[in-house]
Formats: sequence, C-alpha cells, structure tokens
Amino acid sequence: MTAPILSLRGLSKSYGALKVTDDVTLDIGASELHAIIGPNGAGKTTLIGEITGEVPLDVGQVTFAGEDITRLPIHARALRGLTRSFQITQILPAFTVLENVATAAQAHDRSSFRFFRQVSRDARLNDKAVAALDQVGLRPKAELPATSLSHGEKRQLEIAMALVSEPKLLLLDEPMAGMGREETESLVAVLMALKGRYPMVLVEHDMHAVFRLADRISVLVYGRVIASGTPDEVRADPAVREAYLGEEDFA
Ligand SMILES: Nc1ncnc2c1ncn2[C@@H]1O[C@H](COP(=O)(O)OP(=O)(O)OP(=O)(O)O)[C@@H](O)[C@H]1O
Repeated sequence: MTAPILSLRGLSKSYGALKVTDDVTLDIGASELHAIIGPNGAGKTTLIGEITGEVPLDVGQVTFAGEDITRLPIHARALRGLTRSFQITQILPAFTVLENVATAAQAHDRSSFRFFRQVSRDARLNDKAVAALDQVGLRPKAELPATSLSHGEKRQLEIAMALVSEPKLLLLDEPMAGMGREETESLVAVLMALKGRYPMVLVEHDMHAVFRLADRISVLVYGRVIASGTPDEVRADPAVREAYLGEEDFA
C-alpha cells in the first residue's frame, strides 16, 4: 500500500466495564474504499466517532495525511479534510437542492478562504455546487425544494454537501439505512463512481452493498478487529462466518 491516508494505532475505549474499542490498529489506503462491518453493538459508530474526534480515546494514536491528529478537536480535523456524512449534516428544508449544496460550499469557504474576493465568490460556489450534484446524480433536481427528495435522494444530497468541503477522506456511517432495494442500488452506483476519487470508510449493514463496493473490509466484534482483507478473504474467514452465524444475508 502507498502511504495510508489514515492510520489507527492501538485505539482503545471503555465505558465503565464495557470495552467498546479494543486495541484497534488499521490503515486506510489513499484511494481505497474500506468497509467496517460487524454485528450490532460491535463498536463501529464509536470507531467513526474516534476518527472524527467526537469520541475521546482512552489510548491510541490517529494519524491523518501524515499528521498526528489524536489530540485535535472535531472542527480542526474537519478543516483538514476529514469529512463525515450522515448523522451530522443538516439539510435545510426551506432551500432548494442546489441552495443546500451552495450553502455547504459557502460554509467551507468561510472557514478556509476568509479573504477570498467577494465578487467571484457566488458564481464559484454555484459552479462547485452544480459539479457536486453532478457527481451524485442529482443535477436534474437542482432547482427542486430539498423536501421534495426521496429518502435515498436526501442521502445523495448529503454526499454532495460533503463533497463541496473538499474531503481528503469521506466517512460514511450506514448510508443505506432505511432504504429500499432501488434506492440502495442508486447509492451503490453513486459510491461506485466516487470510488478511487475519494478514499472512503464505509460502515454499513447491507452486506450485498458492502461486498460489491469495498476494496477491503475489516470486521469488528466486541470492539476488536477479528479480520481485515479483501472481500474474498473476509468472506472465506472462519472467524467471520462464526461471528455472523445465523445471519442469512451474509454475502
Ligand atoms: N456514550 C456511551 N456510553 C455508554 N455506552 C455506549 C456509549 N456509546 C456507545 N455505547 C455502547 O458501546 C457499544 C458499541 O456501540 P456502537 O454504537 O459503536 O456499535 P455499532 O457497531 O455501531 O452498533 P450498530 O451496528 O447497532 O449501530 C454498544 O454496546 C453501545 O451500547
């Protein structure tokens, strides 16, 4: 692997007697889509929170784009391009689809280019927003109110809002949750198109989606990584099959 974009070393976290992250060491490649799977309560969302800075670690080191960010707060990590989509992004219901993305672009602009000349700003933000909508397949809906979008399209809109922050790594926490088959397929197609352009960490329960999308998969059980490898390696791993015993949709 070339230099990883994200390195996790010996991450541990307990809530009282409950160890939710147990000595997790992982590297995320600079252009890989890395899925994290595991049974309910395995500690996947907690791990994402430890990467973004929302969940403070007991022990461990997080290195992002070559910099030790272990002690940096959430906003400082976000400014460096560590971008979480879902569960934090707020879609503004009174705005159109395009306005939502342009507003996200403006918010990013304000924090990173404070002295940019005002004149060229609006057109530039608009172009950036349109390009992001193109990438997620929502350009035809740009002028519609955000509230008119389906649940699946709203997830796509949230990805467009994440893209305008110029992410160096996208963290996607259960993007397919609550989606029907058709909506899932649309989102798989969007993520497939983004794959290779942005490194991504994907936490997801939909195994069919995960095994098609991921370059590598890590399996978390009781806060520990019990397996990490290509989809084929993970599928064949006896410890993984044991952990998923009885779950018929395991790919
Ligand atoms: N703030 C907290 N205080 C106490 N326990 C917590 C806290 N946050 C999470 N936990 C516990 O940590 C464990 C891991 O939770 P987490 O949400 O990270 O799992 P998960 O793998 O994302 O689960 P799911 O797939 O169901 O979303 C669970 O047992 C949960 O109850």
